[in-house]
Amino acid sequence: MQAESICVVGVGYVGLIQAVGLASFGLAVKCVDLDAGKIAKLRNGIPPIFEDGLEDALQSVIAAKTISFTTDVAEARDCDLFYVAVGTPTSERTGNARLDYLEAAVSAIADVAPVGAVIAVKSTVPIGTCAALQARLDRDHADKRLAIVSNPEFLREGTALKDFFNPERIVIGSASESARQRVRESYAAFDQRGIPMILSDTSTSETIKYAANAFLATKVTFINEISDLVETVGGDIDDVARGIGLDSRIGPQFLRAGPGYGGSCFPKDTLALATIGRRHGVQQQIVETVIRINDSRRFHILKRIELAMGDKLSGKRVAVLGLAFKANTDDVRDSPAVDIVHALLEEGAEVRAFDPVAKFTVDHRAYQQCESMADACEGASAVLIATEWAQFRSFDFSAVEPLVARRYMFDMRRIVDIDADWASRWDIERIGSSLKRASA
Ligand SMILES: NC(=O)c1ccc[n+]([C@@H]2O[C@H](COP(=O)([O-])OP(=O)(O)OC[C@H]3O[C@@H](n4cnc5c(N)ncnc54)[C@H](O)[C@@H]3O)[C@@H](O)[C@H]2O)c1
Ligand SMILES: O=c1ccn([C@@H]2O[C@H](COP(=O)(O)OP(=O)(O)O[C@H]3O[C@H](CO)[C@@H](O)[C@H](O)[C@H]3O)[C@@H](O)[C@H]2O)c(=O)[nH]1
Repeated sequence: MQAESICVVGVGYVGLIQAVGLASFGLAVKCVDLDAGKIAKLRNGIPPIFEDGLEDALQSVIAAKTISFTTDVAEARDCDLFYVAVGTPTSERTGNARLDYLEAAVSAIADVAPVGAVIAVKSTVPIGTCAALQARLDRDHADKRLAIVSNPEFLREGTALKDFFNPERIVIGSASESARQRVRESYAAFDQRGIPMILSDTSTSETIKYAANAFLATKVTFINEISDLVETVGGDIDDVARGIGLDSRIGPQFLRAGPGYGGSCFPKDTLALATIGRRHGVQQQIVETVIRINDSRRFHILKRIELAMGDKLSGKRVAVLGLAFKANTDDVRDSPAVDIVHALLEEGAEVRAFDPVAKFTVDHRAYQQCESMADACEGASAVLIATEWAQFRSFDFSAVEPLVARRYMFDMRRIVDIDADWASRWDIERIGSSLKRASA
């Protein structure tokens, strides 16, 4: 057995970054995924996801022969450390995170893993999951003495590689000291740089992950509520955010007002935390309120658009710029932009959308994803900016003035330059500001 051989099971957004990152430290990494299409692409050096710098990083670890790809976990039987990064999506029935992919992956690993192997869970899982997995392994594979470790992931999509190489902390939870040390050893490059390592039990580690996401979601929701207040009482939400964020006890991050948080993590993880709290009879009232406020935010935005467009969206053409849940990713999971597209279609609007990277299809005759901003703006009575892509920030909208039916824009991300020359000819609505009418 090669002691340094590591396997990553599930190479989506988290697993692939973990695998490429560890391989770039010179560790031998085997990647396993059930999706044969994904594995075929990866073998050819093509990342199945859009992530800054990933293609180059992937190709260099392939060239260095420190990474390999397979659909068969049995090919990893010589590995002594398995990272599991399969999905844990929301259960429609309970609101909690689904564990069927994780349980299947851990069973498959346990069947092939050598004696004494360590299985580190990177997936975000309800508190108590790792302890339950350990109990199951102790019962079903007692002779193998396998150890479960909770090693939550904190990367953000769009900056995932950068986050991997510059973690602010690494959390390693386990009942087994030697298992914790095996995981820590794989992060030796970070240990040497003095990155804080939090060594704990599995419940603490699992709770850290949920508490971190819930806290950040709360921060975003807080600034969004203050932004609603500013819209009514006057003022500038960006200056308010700056004014509070300069207080080091508050900090400047996650204070950008917008259409509400989305993505594959915050909505799912806040809901799971609230469900876990209720299940244990310890209601997480702050988180529950945050979820409720965030859910209703999409309606609040739609109402403002309706009001500005004369209360009727039916038959009107709307350009939606941005589909991804945030800039620099192709991920549309729980994207506010996608929810707004659905809501507009339900109201009878015709939607022409554009995103530089993300693809979103909906089988509706009134929806079309366009190849350019100009194409999306053709005949539009409203231009909505739903994702903060840099190219929308710098775009000179005078180029689409001859194309649109009305020069009305709703900037949900507060990125356009309202002092630009073209902006003086548009009615511009922004989150956190009252309507700015065209001066001409
Ligand atoms: N996406 C993020 O930014 C992020 C960040 C931190 C934590 N997380 C958590 O990490 C986990 C993974 O998230 P993701 O976004 O990478 O998911 P993903 O859907 O992009 O990737 C999951 C991968 O696992 C594969 N898979 C499923 N079952 C498998 C099995 N039995 N064997 C092998 N492969 C299998 C799927 O084919 C898929 O490629 C989730 O729990 C999520 O909450 C995600
Ligand atoms: O000031 C802000 C910051 C974020 N958001 C929104 O909040 C959501 C989440 O953004 P972000 O955290 O940047 O994206 P994710 O890639 O989902 O990353 C979060 O979720 C991951 C999965 O758990 C964690 O690993 C990361 O630490 C955590 O930041 C998105 O809809 C953003 O548009 C705002 O509206 N305003």
